[in-house]
Amino acid sequence: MTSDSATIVALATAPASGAVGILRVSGPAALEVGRRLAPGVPASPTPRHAYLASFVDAAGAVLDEGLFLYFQAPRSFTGEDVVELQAHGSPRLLRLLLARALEDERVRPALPGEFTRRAFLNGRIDLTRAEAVADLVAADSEAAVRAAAAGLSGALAERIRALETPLRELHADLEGVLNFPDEAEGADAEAVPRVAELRAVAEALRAEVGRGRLVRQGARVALYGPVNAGKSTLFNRLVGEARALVDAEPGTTRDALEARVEWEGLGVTLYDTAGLREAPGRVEALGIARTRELLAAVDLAVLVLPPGTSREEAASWTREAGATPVFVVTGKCDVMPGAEAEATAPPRVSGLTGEGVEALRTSVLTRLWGGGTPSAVALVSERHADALRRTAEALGRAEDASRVSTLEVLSGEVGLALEALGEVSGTSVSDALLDTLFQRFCIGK
Ligand SMILES: Nc1nc2c(c(=O)[nH]1)N(C=O)[C@@H](CNc1ccc(C(=O)N[C@@H](CCC(=O)O)C(=O)O)cc1)CN2
Repeated sequence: MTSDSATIVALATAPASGAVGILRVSGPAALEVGRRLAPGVPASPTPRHAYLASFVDAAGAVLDEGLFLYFQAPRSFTGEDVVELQAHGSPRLLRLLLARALEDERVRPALPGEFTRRAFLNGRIDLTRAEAVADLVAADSEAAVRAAAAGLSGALAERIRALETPLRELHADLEGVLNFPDEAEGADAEAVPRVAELRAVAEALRAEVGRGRLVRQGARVALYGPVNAGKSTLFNRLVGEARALVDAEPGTTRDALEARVEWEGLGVTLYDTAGLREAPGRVEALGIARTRELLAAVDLAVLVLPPGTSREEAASWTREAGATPVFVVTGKCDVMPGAEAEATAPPRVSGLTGEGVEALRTSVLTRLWGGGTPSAVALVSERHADALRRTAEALGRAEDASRVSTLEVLSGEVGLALEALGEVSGTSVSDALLDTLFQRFCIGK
């Protein structure tokens, strides 16, 4: 779907009772439609002025008294004429207002994300900022809010531009040399350092993808280990509330319990798993399979061992996590005070007394984030990661070509890199990609 001349309308607020509900209209007919609902507003309202107005039905009966806002094209969110009716937050009232707006044949309901899509298509915001709008609405941790806000203010756009502009210049230079080979003196040699430098910039951006995913989706951390090592007490302590069923009998935790916490602003989903071994019953056997699956999927596995576990046993438990990184702690250190105090032994924690729990939290964060407080990262989505991978790969091939191959090949690869990067900024996107992207927006965004 490309931009059309229809005027679109949708509720900008959630379809639930609230203090205020907003009906938003965008397109050429916005002002006329808005004034039919609020006839008291002057024919040429002052842009961005909040008029207190009566909203009326077709017979002129008053439905509500609210605020009327007019943004004149192109100085609006969408770049089109926009009118907002800010009414009292009654879902039924808002549906009446929506239905009235739709009586005009130039008006149709907005598709999911269509306001933001129009903002993009009208050049008000680039694609990274449009995506940041959806990220902000979906953000469920402080770090995710901050990362989306950074994207919204153009942080990623700026970094992409810093790569895209010199890449475009290089491409233009190479094409110029190809078209006028007489002036090609030394062009190959000159291209080598430029390609290498741009490749390094692309790789550096790519390196942030992992952190971006952590911020956006939150980290997943599982506690595992032998039965009765104090996992559930530790889980409860970490979660800060009595969630897991804690019992003196081994094997109480039959399946993974999960809880969402926020550490230093980073969203973390914690899992408390069933013991992997020594489980006699069938329920436990099922739990074991699920535990293995879970361990393969998480970002970090915390292996909780009882005091006195041998080195060999610890190593064999570590192997259970497969490729997932493991952080080993000695649980229930309250049971055997002073035991295993040697420097090589895993850090001691006790869910019961809280000893070592803060240190564990810090270590886990360091393992996940690699030091420093989780902060706003520019790069967030898998889509960005994939486009940047293709950018870096094309530049890698360009770098090889700049040494051994022809200028045509080199320029072709630089062109491919540029195209892949354009999928992030939005300078080269298909309608199909836009459809996919804006489908994850809600209606009215
Ligand atoms: N009531 C209300 N609140 C809202 C929005 C909205 O549309 N309505 N927003 C919507 O999602 C966000 C605010 N975003 C906005 C972004 C740009 C413009 C705007 O008018 N931009 C023009 C003018 C810029 C200027 O003059 O400084 C432009 O970009 O040209 C408005 C809102 C969040 N809060």
